[in-house]
Amino acid sequence: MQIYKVGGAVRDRLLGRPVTEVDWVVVGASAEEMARQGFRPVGSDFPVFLHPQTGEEYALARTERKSGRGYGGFTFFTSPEVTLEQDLLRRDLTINAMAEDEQGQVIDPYGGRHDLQARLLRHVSPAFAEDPLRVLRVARFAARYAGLGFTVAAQTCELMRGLAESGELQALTPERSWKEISRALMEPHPEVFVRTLHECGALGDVLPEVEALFSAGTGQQRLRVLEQCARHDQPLAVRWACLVQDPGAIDNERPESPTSPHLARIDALNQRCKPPRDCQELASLVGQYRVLAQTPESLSPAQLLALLQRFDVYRRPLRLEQFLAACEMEARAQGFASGSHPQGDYLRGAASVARGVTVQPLLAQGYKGAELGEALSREREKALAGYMKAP
Ligand SMILES: Nc1ccn([C@@H]2O[C@H](COP(=O)(O)OP(=O)(O)OP(=O)(O)O)[C@@H](O)[C@H]2O)c(=O)n1
Ligand SMILES: [Mg+2]
Repeated sequence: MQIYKVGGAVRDRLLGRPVTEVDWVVVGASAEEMARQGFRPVGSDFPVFLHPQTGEEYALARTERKSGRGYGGFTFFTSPEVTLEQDLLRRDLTINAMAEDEQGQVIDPYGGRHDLQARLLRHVSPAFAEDPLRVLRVARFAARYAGLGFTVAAQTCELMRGLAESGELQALTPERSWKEISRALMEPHPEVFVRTLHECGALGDVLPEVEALFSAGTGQQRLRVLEQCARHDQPLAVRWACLVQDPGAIDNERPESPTSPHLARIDALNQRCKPPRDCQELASLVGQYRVLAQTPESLSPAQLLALLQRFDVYRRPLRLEQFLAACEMEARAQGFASGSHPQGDYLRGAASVARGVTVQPLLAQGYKGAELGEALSREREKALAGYMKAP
């Protein structure tokens, strides 16, 4: 059997980027032989094994044939006769379809090195269409390497458009899509992920509520917000919360109304993509309170307290910080370049005043149960009233 390094490790070494994870392909071996050598199979019908010591993935050289719609519709054909070239041919991009042998010799039958030089994300063959997730992968690689000057080849974009038009993308599960979306949002150019999907006609399948913004004329604004998020190293929850907003749709009269179409959109995106809870919550909070948080001085002490309670600033201080970060990214994308965010500082100050009110003196006065809660709220409100009056 021969073993080659493949995929990202070869690509990133040639790009001079750090290699974090190595994938291997094994030619000329059977599953039985792998087991005899101590490799552990990852699943019964998936020709991938884990190395007994390193835990790295070793896949038998294979060709894939699609047997149906969606991710379940795969059959793998592996045999000791499948060649390295056949295996590389069914991979997604030419820059991912290179192998390296034990001597460090690069095997590059489909022009991967040329495309690395030309900064092109180009599909290897029509077999690209066998896995619709690759549409998202290409956009993610575009987001990762945009800073190096990479773009999607025109024919690849057409192939992605065709896949979208065929309806294949709708068969992707939320779990697989979210994995790509979340990784793409954390790349150096998350806006390129969204723009690439939009330009290739696939955004309507992946994030239809975001695609709709492009028809409404506010799509570019979303791209600018994502750009700011990356520039300021924001965490995933902030990036997701910013992606799903639509300031154009906010009902300025009743921004916090839970029935607003703006919040319905955000809910729809949360349900479609099923991100982790903190992402979902932050997206909703930003949708609900961003407008209110622009003028916190106009709130009464009771309203200010209600806002802080809603954020649970006592137990979840990070959530208010992430909310304020999202508001700041939004402001920056609109051209307000202020490094300090006065409303943010005001709310932070209010949160620390509310947190400063402790329960011990009330316990000492004999308050218990519901009465204790009410007394605590009164004290906090009083403290906030003092804070608001302070010069
Ligand atoms: N849907 C997919 C997933 C993976 N691959 C192939 O399998 C390799 C390894 O996949 P993966 O580790 O997911 O991607 P990498 O290219 O290694 O990139 P990353 O740096 O994100 O790990 C890819 O390079 C590509 O050749 C593919 O063709 N189609
Ligand atoms: Mg990899």
